[in-house]
Amino acid sequence: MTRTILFQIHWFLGITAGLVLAVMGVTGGLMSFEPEILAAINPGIVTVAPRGAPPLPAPALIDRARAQLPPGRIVRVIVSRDPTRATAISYTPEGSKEPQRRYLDPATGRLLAPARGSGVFAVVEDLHRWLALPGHGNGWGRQVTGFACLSLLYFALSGLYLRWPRRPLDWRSWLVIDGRMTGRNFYRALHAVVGGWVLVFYLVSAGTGLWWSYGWYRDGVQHLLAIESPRHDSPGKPGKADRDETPVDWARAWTGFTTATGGRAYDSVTASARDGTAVQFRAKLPNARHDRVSDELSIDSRTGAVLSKARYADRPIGADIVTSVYEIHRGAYFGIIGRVGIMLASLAMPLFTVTGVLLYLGRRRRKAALAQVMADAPATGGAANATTLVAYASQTGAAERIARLTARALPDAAALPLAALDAGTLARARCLFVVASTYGEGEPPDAARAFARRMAQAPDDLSHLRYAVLALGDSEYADFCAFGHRVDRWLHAGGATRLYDPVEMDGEDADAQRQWQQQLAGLGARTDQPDWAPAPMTAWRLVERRLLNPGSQGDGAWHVALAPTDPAVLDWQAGDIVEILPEQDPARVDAFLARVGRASDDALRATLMTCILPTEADGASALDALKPLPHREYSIASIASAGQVELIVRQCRAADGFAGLGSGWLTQGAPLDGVVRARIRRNPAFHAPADPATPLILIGNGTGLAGLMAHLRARAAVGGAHGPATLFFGERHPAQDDFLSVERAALAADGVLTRTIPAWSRLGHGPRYVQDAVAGQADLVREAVAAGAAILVCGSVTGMAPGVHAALAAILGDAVLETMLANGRYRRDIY
Ligand SMILES: Cc1cc2nc3c(=O)[nH]c(=O)nc-3n(C[C@H](O)[C@H](O)[C@H](O)COP(=O)(O)O)c2cc1C
Repeated sequence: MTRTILFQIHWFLGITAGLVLAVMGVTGGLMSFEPEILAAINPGIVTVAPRGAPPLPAPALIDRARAQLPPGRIVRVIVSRDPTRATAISYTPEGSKEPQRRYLDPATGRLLAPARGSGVFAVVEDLHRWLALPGHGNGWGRQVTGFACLSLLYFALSGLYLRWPRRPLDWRSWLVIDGRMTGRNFYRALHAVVGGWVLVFYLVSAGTGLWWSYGWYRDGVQHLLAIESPRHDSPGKPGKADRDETPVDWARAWTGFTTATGGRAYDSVTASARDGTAVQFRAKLPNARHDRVSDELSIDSRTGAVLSKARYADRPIGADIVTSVYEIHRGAYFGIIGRVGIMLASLAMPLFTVTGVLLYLGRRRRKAALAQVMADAPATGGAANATTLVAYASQTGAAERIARLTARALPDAAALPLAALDAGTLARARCLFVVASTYGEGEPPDAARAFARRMAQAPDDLSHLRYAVLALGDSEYADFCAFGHRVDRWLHAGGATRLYDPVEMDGEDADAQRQWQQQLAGLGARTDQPDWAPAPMTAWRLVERRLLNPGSQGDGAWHVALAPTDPAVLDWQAGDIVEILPEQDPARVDAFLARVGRASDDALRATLMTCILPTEADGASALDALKPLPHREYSIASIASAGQVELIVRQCRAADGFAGLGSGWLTQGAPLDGVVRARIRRNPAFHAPADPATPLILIGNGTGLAGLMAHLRARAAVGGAHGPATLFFGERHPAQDDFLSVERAALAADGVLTRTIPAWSRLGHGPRYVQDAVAGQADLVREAVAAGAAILVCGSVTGMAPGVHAALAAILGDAVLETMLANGRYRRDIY
């Protein structure tokens, strides 16, 4: 909660004060080295060639200045011991209120040409202090910059809190930007890491910047530092008193100063006419770190008497801080490193404004996508009575969006935040889907932190619960999808049954989104929804279609081959998936048209072939907002070098009695040699270990043989030495359903397939299902795993996958299986 509030204020202030701070930062950065810049661009004016002759005494220089300047009043004089520094004279011409600065040759008193750039710096300073708005220091510009200063303090402190790393002693997390990061992650890393670098500088400049904005702040600081006399010290420019018209006797004042300081040599002396006839002298000590390492005297110019005298050596630390606020503000108090640091930090200010805005826009986009889903969605039922729950842990809305789409796809499901998933709700639920993103360094989103703390305890008995997790994350972070995996392990530890291995979604990975959608379809979710993430499909040609199990007691299983029209797409690995965009069965479309009384509407018929057919509940207007058909996906049985995608497709029946959308299209609807729209989806979760020496245990039933065949074919194609491979395969009857037996025999003869252990459910003897075959080979499985085998499972999610999992857990132990799952040695492609 605290984090959420701090964050909301952080971004709200960011979009309001960010621009002002960017202006203040750049102008402040330019001002940091103003004297050096002016000197560099004004040779012969701000700096002069040394002449060998000693400089004229200050009163003589002032007299010469008066003689050469137009009528006006001299308000400040700066003389330097350095013979190459010109004497600076600030004077207010008659009829004007703005002092101007001119320079004199210190050896001759000759008035030099006006310095270039000082006008620009005057504007820069006005921008920095009050955004150059009307009213100068007394207008509302000052209020705006004061507010921006306060905001900067807030940004620095709240930013530190929000980005506090899990391993605070790890200096890399503070200082290093991971160069591999891209897009939003890169902006975020810049924002957070550079923010860490400049944090101290911002605290210093904002903390001192407030000095000129708020009287209460000055009083408070002085009170804290036990300074009695308030001094409203304005940086650099002559104050209001400087404009007092009383004549000043500079010669007498300077004599008083020289007498009072015993003729001591100073680096430079700044004399300002203040408070009527008093002249304030600031004499910078030799080799001083900054301008305020100085003795300060006030001299009555009428008598030369000392009105006040403060030696630097006697100045207490509190008074030193108050006197040096400006020097602290610009970093000079800390020497050249402080000055350079403040300058760079100030110039970096726009970076935070820009990256902050980019991150804000990204979040808005996600929130808008969520709002769209909320607007489209018929409200799902309340969580109180639903037995299927979809819990989300989301920071910027991506996980929540998918959770709501998930709840909408499933019958009688309700979406709820993970935080609402208390023990009672978990006890009532029968099926749980968790969509969880990861934040910080492998941490939960803010709203799920309390739940994450509860996860420190083992859950109550969850053996009644079936679940699946979609973990959102970003692979540019070291702890990729860590929180989703943590939830998965916690539910599993409570005895809940995993329906699918956690799906990892990298950023906005459309593939993972569709994989999740497809898995839900396998669990009875609505399949008439358009894809949650659109996929660009390319044209493939249907080049082969052959029934693999004529005479089978089950539905027909077909060998289907698709060749791409663009060979560039021939690029996949064993374990990958093909997504195809089906078209409607014309008979189904005709039945629909007849039902809605539009049987002769050929244009509508053509359109409907690629669209979801509205139901009666959708109403007549649904025909005006038709949605495209969703894709269907299949495990690829072939390898890319074969030049075609080969599939094993079971022709199934939809609830309306027509052939299933995808299987019907591939096995009967699409014309042979006709075009099928399709695309490859990488499925790293079912890739084999990279080392071909790894022994493989391949387990599958029915069309699941396709995904397993790809791995065997990949090994055969590579040739050379490879580890043994054992295949457990379950089907109905060997007489009709022993798919691809000829090819498997060839693979066995080549030594690629070491052993096949079948399970025939209608044979009447031997193991009935593939899980029974696995259970019957406990020693083989145990020894293979001990020898480093990886287990790959492909086939139906209901029955086969949980049965095989239970058999493996019984043989290997749950902990071993969990470890294999985590390190990629137990992988499944189940549907
Ligand atoms: C500050 C921040 C830290 C993140 N840290 C991680 C991380 O450690 N691991 C990870 O996999 N993803 C990380 N991510 C990526 C998010 O999990 C990802 O963007 C996700 O899609 C956000 O989903 P949401 O909108 O539901 O919160 C991080 C994102 C942000 C903004």
